[in-house]
Amino acid sequence: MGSSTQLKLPVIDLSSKSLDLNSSSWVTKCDEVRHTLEEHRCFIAVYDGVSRELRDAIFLASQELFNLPTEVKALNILDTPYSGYSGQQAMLPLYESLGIEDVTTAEVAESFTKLMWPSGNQSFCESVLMYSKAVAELDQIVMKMVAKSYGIEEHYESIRGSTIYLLKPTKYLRAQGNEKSLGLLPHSDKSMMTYLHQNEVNGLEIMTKDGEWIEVDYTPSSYVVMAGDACMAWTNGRIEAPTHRVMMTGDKDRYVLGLFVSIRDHHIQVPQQLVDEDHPLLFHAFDHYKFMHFYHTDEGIKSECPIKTYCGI
Ligand SMILES: O=C(O)CCC(=O)C(=O)O
Ligand SMILES: [Fe+2]
Repeated sequence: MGSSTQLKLPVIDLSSKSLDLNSSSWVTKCDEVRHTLEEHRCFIAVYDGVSRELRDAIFLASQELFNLPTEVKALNILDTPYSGYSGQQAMLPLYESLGIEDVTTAEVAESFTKLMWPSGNQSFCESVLMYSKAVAELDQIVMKMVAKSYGIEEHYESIRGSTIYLLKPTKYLRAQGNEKSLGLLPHSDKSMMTYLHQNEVNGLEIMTKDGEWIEVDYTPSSYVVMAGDACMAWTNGRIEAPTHRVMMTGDKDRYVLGLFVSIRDHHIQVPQQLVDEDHPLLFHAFDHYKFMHFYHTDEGIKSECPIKTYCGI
């Protein structure tokens, strides 16, 4: 199972000029998003909701954040597993991340900023809030398109109000030497959806259904859209979450902004439209946060497919 540079992820243009809800091509585009997710479990979205200035500002903010002393970054403690501060682990020496949960809420962005910079950092706070809101809009576009294609718009509307966005700025130190070095272990995300954006440094690898690793290369105006385990349960197994990892090469540090989507205070249930004779119900309704906590237990960590173990039928 070697890496393959031949394979590429599909690219879908979701920039404003290509999205006209009233045009006849809208339905075709919705189907394209859904079928691409079913087939590839992820894709690269071209999206113009984040300006060049905002992009520069958020990566600058990210660098400032990681330049803070470790003891300051470690103050970021979250109840959600794998979300607070992670760094300097013997197994993953290149990896460091901090999670900001419910980041599209101004008070949250402000209190996180205050925790990191007690004397204030207005530009950090504004960049984080603006960036997260802009990518949350991309999520709502993608989810609406998936829901439209499945004919489950009302069902999506019922969970949309319970959507929580977690922004996870992540840094990978450059690899030492010419060998590929592990940045992040293979895993699937526990989210509903994940949206990744990177500085110019590649490193993400996604496994295809055939077990090949794709080295993902994407431009500054694009985002990796990837399904998480919760999406697999919500869609009754139609859209699966891909295994992915990070391998570092080259002489530059890598900065990534991951926006992870989860559903709070609302049980995720398979829409009845996605259950029929050919597609028997595969998952019980479940609480997304309880599932994320389950993943953190011995049983969850050992499970080959935690979402099936947790709420599979
Ligand atoms: O660094 C990346 O591109 C992916 C990060 C990732 O998979 C994660 O944080 O779950
Ligand atoms: Fe991931």
